[in-house]
Amino acid sequence: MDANLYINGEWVPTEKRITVENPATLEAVGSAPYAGKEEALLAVAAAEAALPAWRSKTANERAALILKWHQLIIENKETIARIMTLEQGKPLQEALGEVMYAASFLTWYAEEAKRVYGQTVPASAPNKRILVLKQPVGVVAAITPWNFPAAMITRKVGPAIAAGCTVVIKPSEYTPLTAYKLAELAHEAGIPAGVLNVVTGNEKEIGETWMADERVRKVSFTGSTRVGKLLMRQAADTVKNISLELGGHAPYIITKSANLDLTVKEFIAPKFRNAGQTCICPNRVYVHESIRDRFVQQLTDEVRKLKVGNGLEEGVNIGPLINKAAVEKVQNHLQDALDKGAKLATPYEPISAKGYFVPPVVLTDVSDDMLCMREETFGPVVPVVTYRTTEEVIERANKTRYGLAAYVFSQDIQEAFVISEGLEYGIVGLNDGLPATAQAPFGGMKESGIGREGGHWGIEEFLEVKYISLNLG
Ligand SMILES: NC(=O)c1ccc[n+]([C@@H]2O[C@H](COP(=O)([O-])OP(=O)(O)OC[C@H]3O[C@@H](n4cnc5c(N)ncnc54)[C@H](O)[C@@H]3O)[C@@H](O)[C@H]2O)c1
Ligand SMILES: O=C[C@H](O)CS(=O)(=O)O
Repeated sequence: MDANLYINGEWVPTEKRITVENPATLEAVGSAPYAGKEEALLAVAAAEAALPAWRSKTANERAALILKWHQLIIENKETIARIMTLEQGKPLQEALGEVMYAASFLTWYAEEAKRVYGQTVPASAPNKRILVLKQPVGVVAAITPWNFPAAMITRKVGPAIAAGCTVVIKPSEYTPLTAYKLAELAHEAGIPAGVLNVVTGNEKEIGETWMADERVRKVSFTGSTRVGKLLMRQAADTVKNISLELGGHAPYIITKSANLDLTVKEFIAPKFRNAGQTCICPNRVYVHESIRDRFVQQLTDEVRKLKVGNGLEEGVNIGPLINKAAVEKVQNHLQDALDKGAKLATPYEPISAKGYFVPPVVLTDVSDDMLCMREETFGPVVPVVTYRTTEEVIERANKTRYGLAAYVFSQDIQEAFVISEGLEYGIVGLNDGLPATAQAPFGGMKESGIGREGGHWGIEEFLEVKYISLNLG
């Protein structure tokens, strides 16, 4: 598949191209445009020109077009999933799951568009009225990562266009083809020219162009904490409204009252989906010392069953990592842990295939000073440590600059609540390994981000509050 830029409802070719590589085979699967400042400005101009007509449509009119886009995504789900597996690596069934998850943000926000309510507030003077309106923030820049190439786009674009904003999107250069396929379907759905524009290429140049542009009133970013901080600094010069969904380092806390079968079952999906490259992946496990041996036994039994390979093959649970740097980072975390005394509870059997594969690994005898206990690994490595008291585990889980997701497994309601309340995280999965869903608030505390996506919170991020003070004379 070869894509072109999508600007103002047209497909715009560029001379320079990006070769898109399959991380499972290292073969080219297609190409995408490599654009820079000039095209980034054209996209903003298109979004600005489309804004007055789009925000003037009724919520019902916008909703109808978003629902049409949703319908076309569902009709094309197998095609999109295949493109995703080819360029990103995740197993095909998982890719299909992501397409459905991505689509769910469109139905949710098509409905939510109709519930952008203002308020009236009782005034202090008899001749005055206080009216509060919600209005679209304007042109939005959406910058998204490679790990969820479809859902991270619709989770932003769904609420943005439902609110009446227009968008310029820069997906990751590792996974541009999924993004351009979504744009093609938005076009087919009749979303007007300029409402949604997609540009790929020189990430730094495109980013700087949009961040410096006064016409862009909002930036919604999902990606690393490093780039999030950079964008936040750049946003300051034009005082842009900013939402950041950044890195995580999720603790998975297993108390002595936990149902171990449920705990292990719920652990496998979030830890190993996308080969461990999910922002809310459990990154470190704290198990109560009294049940540690039983937990490790049950966990390793399950991990041994996981099959690593090309995501297009039947029965594969874990695909490749996205690139060589990702493999090196995971191996570095692993080596650091082994050098500091960690032990392999499952054998480390390197995969002979050509792609960026890393086998799943469980580590015991882990200590809090190891890299994997301090930073996001973004790979299929499971470090397991023990704890004794509730206060201790809360303190250790919170001792990080991150605060995206945390998990608590407990059947003791009091203990479960004390831990959940004490955790400095935006999302707590309480006996639940998969908390993300379109209607719930998703986002982090501390250096994991600012703002929330999902639910009614997600659309608020694209709305301005306007207060009208009416004097009746
Ligand atoms: N909190 C969340 O909801 C969430 C969701 C998914 C991923 N993530 C995080 O994303 C990270 C992995 O994604 P990644 O490697 O693609 O992150 P990244 O920060 O490298 O890239 C994210 C996006 O930013 C762009 N980018 C990079 N440098 C830029 C610059 N100087 N100016 C403008 N744009 C720039 C990239 O091209 C990409 O489109 C992980 O840390 C993960 O935890 C967070
Ligand atoms: O990588 C992070 C995501 O936000 C994925 S999900 O929303 O948890 O599925």
